[in-house]
Amino acid sequence: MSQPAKLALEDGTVFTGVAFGAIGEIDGEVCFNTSMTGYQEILTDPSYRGQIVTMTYTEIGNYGVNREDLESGKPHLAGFVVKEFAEKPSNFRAEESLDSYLKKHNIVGLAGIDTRALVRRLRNRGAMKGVISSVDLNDESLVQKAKTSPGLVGRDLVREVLPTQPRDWNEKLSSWAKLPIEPNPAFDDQRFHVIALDYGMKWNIARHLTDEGCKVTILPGTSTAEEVLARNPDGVFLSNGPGDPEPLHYAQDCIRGVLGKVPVFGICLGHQLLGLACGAKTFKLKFGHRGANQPVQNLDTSKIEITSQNHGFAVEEESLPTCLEITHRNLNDNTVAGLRHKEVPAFSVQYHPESSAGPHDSRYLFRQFRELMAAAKGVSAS
Ligand SMILES: NC(=O)CC[C@H](N)C(=O)O
Repeated sequence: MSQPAKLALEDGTVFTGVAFGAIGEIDGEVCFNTSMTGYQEILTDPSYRGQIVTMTYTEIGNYGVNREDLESGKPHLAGFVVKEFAEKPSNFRAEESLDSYLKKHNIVGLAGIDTRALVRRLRNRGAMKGVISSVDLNDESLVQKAKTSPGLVGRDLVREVLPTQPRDWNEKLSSWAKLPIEPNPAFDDQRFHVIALDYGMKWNIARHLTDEGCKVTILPGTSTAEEVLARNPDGVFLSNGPGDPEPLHYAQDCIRGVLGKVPVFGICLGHQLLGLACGAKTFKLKFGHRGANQPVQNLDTSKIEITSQNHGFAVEEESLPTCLEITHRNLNDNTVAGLRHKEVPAFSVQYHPESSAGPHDSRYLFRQFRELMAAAKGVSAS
């Protein structure tokens, strides 16, 4: 028997559908993702902490859930909204249904609403705060809850997802997937020791770094520059992560402390933090970039990359200090999609070269990091 559930937005709009996943109530920032597949990677990407994610693709859950496609130990988003969810998965990799996975992890879902109408509203008015509930079905009360919910801006959500202990990472792309994957001539030499500052890192990033011949040590994103440098790294990686980058002063201080001492590479939140650490500002995009089909231009080569993205904030071009230059642009709205430091070895991208899910066009950036570390160390990269 399907149970009714509702989504209320802070502008007073209410959508009525059916509950799936856990029964309950949750608030968050309502956003949308245009990927046609990859819902497991989206659910378990810690960057979605505090968000209610709507999938624009119409049928979700059809290939079920498996252990390989997880990007962290559990789902982190607040709630999940779909048009139609497949109750019975049909795929040889499926280990359980999406519904049972969400129930197990207490993630509230809503299905059967007009997701096109919701997405149009978010595109026109911008990302909004909202509440999904299958326990309170009173429109007025839900809209009130949406209005008074905390939202994302100014909050430190990284502390809710980061690891508390350092750990070593050894898994490569090739040792992870049972399916044949695109050949990537991996290095086995562990020539470079990378400290990955984890603000809510997706696992596929660590696999890519390992494939590039890096010995990867993951440290909590709250680590200080002294703690990082005491481990004698050849490079420091800044991970993706949830929420507003601006209040994360501890991370910006740490980055300032390692810049110029070792090469630095940042992805998504890591890119925003590198910008902030160098004196740039960040701002909230109207409705964000989330999907596996975002075009980016590499300004060095003029080549277009189709990229995987998930961000609601961006580095403000007008605020860039002279020490930073733009290397990539998002072609949908011309926002900054990549940065390079002009004086010290450091670069970053606003998108996800590890894809997962998504196209592999930007994988070369991991090799670029290896080359930067080789040059700084005075050894060969090949
Ligand atoms: N994927 C990420 O690292 C997201 C970065 C940041 N939380 C944003 O929304 O812009």
